[in-house]
Amino acid sequence: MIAIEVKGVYKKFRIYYDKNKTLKTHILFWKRQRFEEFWALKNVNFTVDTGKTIGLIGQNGSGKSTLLKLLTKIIFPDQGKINLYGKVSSLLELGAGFHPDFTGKENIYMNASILGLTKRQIDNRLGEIIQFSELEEFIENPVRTYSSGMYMRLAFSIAINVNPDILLVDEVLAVGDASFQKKCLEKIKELKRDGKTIVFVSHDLSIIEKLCDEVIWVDGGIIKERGQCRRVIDSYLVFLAAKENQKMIHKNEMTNKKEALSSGSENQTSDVRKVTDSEPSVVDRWGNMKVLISDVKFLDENGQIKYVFDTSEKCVITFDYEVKNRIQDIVFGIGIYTSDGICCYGTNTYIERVDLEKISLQGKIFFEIPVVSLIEGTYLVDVAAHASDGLPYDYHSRRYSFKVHSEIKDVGIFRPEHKWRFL
Ligand SMILES: Nc1ncnc2c1ncn2[C@@H]1O[C@H](COP(=O)(O)OP(=O)(O)OP(=O)(O)O)[C@@H](O)[C@H]1O
Repeated sequence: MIAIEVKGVYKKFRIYYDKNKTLKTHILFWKRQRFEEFWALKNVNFTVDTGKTIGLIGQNGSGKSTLLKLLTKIIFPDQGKINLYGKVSSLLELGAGFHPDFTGKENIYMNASILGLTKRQIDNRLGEIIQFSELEEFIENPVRTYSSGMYMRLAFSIAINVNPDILLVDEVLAVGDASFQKKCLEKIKELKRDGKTIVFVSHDLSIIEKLCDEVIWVDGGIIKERGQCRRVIDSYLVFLAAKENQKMIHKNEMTNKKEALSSGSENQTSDVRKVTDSEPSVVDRWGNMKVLISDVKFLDENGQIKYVFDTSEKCVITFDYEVKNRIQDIVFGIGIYTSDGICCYGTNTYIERVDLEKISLQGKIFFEIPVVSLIEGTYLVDVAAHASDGLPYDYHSRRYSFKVHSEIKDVGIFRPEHKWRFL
């Protein structure tokens, strides 16, 4: 049996310009109010079977809340139809209908009657609603005296205790303290076990996976994918990683471009960044430029540029070098740091006794890490050329970054290869 039917739904919003017009211009040119129409949802079609829990995922602004508001009938589609079969309760805009001067108890009666309960039904459930909200002591106080968490708890308690057939939940678990969140989640699971139909919006993909039978991924107002949780969440994560990768490619390209420009000007202005014993280092790049480093990139196992890696993937840091003045004493080094500056790893060709005697005056260096083995996070990288006594030729300090994603949310800095064994 179908509980929710969404057929060819389109929703547009108007984005107004000139909102800060003066009263005079507003009166004179009121007809010329400028706005742009924007389709928040475009031809959305899906059904949800009775008793199923569906998760809605997608990036900020993709249209999830709009879809949920349409289902709740807070707003209406510009085209298309939405049919809901059963009593609906929604956990979005929690407490929107509360009157600040009414007590918690009065608001329970008011809110629950809006949600379709008779006075007698509310009488019967009052104790349960108050108990669930944990607001026994405060229930006779006006809700304007409540903290936002208390307000939310009362609203959640009412919405969840009206015995809906269809429950619409929008990121509500993000508010409230951890123990209340857990309790809400348990209650939602209980409703699920009771055969209620639930649509659940959240950015917390692990909750979505635990709670939902299926996932709908919304992107740019359309349904990008629907299906089994793991599969859709995986495609969504791959999509996010690719997007992030693009952003990082752009960012790193900009750094490299700046680099090329400044190295160029360096030559013309004869060692403006030259570091002498008495001169302090310059921001994030310093050295006497007798060896130049440029075009620092991160590559995947296929040699493709990549800046977002899975912790189990191969990562290659590569850069070009150019030796000026035929210097012999050259050391190349790499340092990897967490975003808050903790050194995860640092090495160089001198301490590793890498023979550089036969390297050409110009070339490319590849620093290959077969398995990233770092925990999830953003990492900053130092790349340097210096003499064996440490005299810097070209030191690039934390100029480059890459990200690591990991399914496992372990803590620390790096993940040593390991196994759990039980006897
Ligand atoms: N009342 C409105 N007027 C104008 N634009 C709106 C309105 N409501 C939503 N939008 C726009 O519609 C798009 C979809 O918004 P929506 O709130 O549905 O996204 P979302 O997927 O729920 O995002 P988030 O994860 O950030 O909550 C956004 O670009 C948003 O700015």
